[in-house]
Amino acid sequence: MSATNPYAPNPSDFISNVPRFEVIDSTLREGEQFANAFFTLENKIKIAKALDDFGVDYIELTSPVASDQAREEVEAICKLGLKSKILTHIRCHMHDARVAVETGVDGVNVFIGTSNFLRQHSHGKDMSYITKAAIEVIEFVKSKGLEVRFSTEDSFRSDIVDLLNIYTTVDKIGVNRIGIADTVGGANPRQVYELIRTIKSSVSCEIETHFHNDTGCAIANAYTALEAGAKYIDTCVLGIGERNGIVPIGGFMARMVVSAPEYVKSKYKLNKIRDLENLVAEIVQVNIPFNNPITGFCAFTHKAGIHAKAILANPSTYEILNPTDFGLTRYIHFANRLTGWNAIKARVEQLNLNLTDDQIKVVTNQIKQMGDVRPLGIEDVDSIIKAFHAKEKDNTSNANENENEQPGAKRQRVD
Ligand SMILES: CC(=O)SCCNC(=O)CCNC(=O)[C@H](O)C(C)(C)COP(=O)(O)OP(=O)(O)OC[C@H]1O[C@@H](n2cnc3c(N)ncnc32)[C@H](O)[C@@H]1OP(=O)(O)O
Ligand SMILES: O=C(O)CCC(=O)C(=O)O
Ligand SMILES: [Zn+2]
Repeated sequence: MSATNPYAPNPSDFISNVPRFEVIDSTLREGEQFANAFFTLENKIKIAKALDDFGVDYIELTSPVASDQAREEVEAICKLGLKSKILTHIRCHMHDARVAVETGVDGVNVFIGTSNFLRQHSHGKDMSYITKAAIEVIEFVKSKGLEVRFSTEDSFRSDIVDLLNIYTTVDKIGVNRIGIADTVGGANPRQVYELIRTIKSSVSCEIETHFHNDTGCAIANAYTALEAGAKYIDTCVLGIGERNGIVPIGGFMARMVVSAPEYVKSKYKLNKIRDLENLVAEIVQVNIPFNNPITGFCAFTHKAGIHAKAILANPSTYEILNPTDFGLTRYIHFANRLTGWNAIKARVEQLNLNLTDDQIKVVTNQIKQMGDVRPLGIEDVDSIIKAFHAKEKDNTSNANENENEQPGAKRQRVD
């Protein structure tokens, strides 16, 4: 944590887990709930290996009770011997727990809805039933020597007293983590901070969080959750999941590397993000969004002349992320009417041509005039520059010849 980094957590903020968070990637669970997802075992294995190589701490898999194939897939991924710990996600239900513990997973993520909506319209159980079922399932999973997490689905629409009662109960019986889920994606960072601070002060176990992105707050909520003392963040590659999904791992890494650069760069292979996203994008048949953090096609493209000048002098002037950290390169988009002479000068140098600054200013104006008329390509700019250069060269050699000619002799100039 650098004292000069304005985005680093405040060193006196002891509760913050920003410089020590862990990732529970759920591409192979929540991500399978994405509308386009159909994962074959072969593709699940490819994704699991890529996540492991990237360095995620945990990989969460679809419930083995979802189907026979789902169970076989959990068993097969457990046998890969990955460094990431393998979890499966089950209902708060003894049948699901019995199946889960036989699959070879390192841990089980148990969930049950606690909001009125879910209690009425999903499972129909009251808090005393939920408490009893939670204790039974947690004690059973623990008795098998596995990690267990207990989560309340739809936490932000649940009663705070119910939440504190159930979390303190499961904490006392030794749950490894509790989960707080913004199932409908309605929470905002301030609500997240307040709820997590309150719960954190009542339990001794770690806190995992799960943020949906319906209102565009998923990454911000995840970051705020860490500030409030949560430690584990659920992510998916490209943020895929039910509806418009959850925290995207790429965008989340962009957020975290700005605040905790040493930790993030030493723990996660950031240069693998593009391959990881491309792999999942191809499997679920989507394009990488143009404005995706890090990997969007223009994420490191600088266009306006004022920006281009400063970027050429020092990229940090207009970049908070360094593309080389992700194995990527920056690009200066000089073929447009917003360009300036500094950007064009850089292009002239790339083309190995010799023009004075005054000449570059003239040719820049020609490029801008053409940019007023139509969109430009690099070839357009290059041919304007080359024609200008040739003309200037011609003018110079004519001038030289004229100097050598006898006074009074006349020549016809051909442009
Ligand atoms: C917010 C989330 O993303 S939660 C994770 C969602 N994941 C999944 O749904 C995994 C895939 N799901 C499935 O394959 C199936 O839904 C199954 C196998 C889990 C259950 O299938 P079915 O028995 O046919 O039930 P169905 O899906 O229609 O309804 C869900 C059942 O689970 C019960 N249930 C829902 N949540 C929970 C919970 N957290 N704990 C215990 N029971 C629950 C409901 O009461 C309902 O049971 P009922 O209709 O028999 O009363
Ligand atoms: O298990 C959890 O914590 C989250 C479950 C889920 O996908 C959700 O609530 O959106
Ligand atoms: Zn979810």
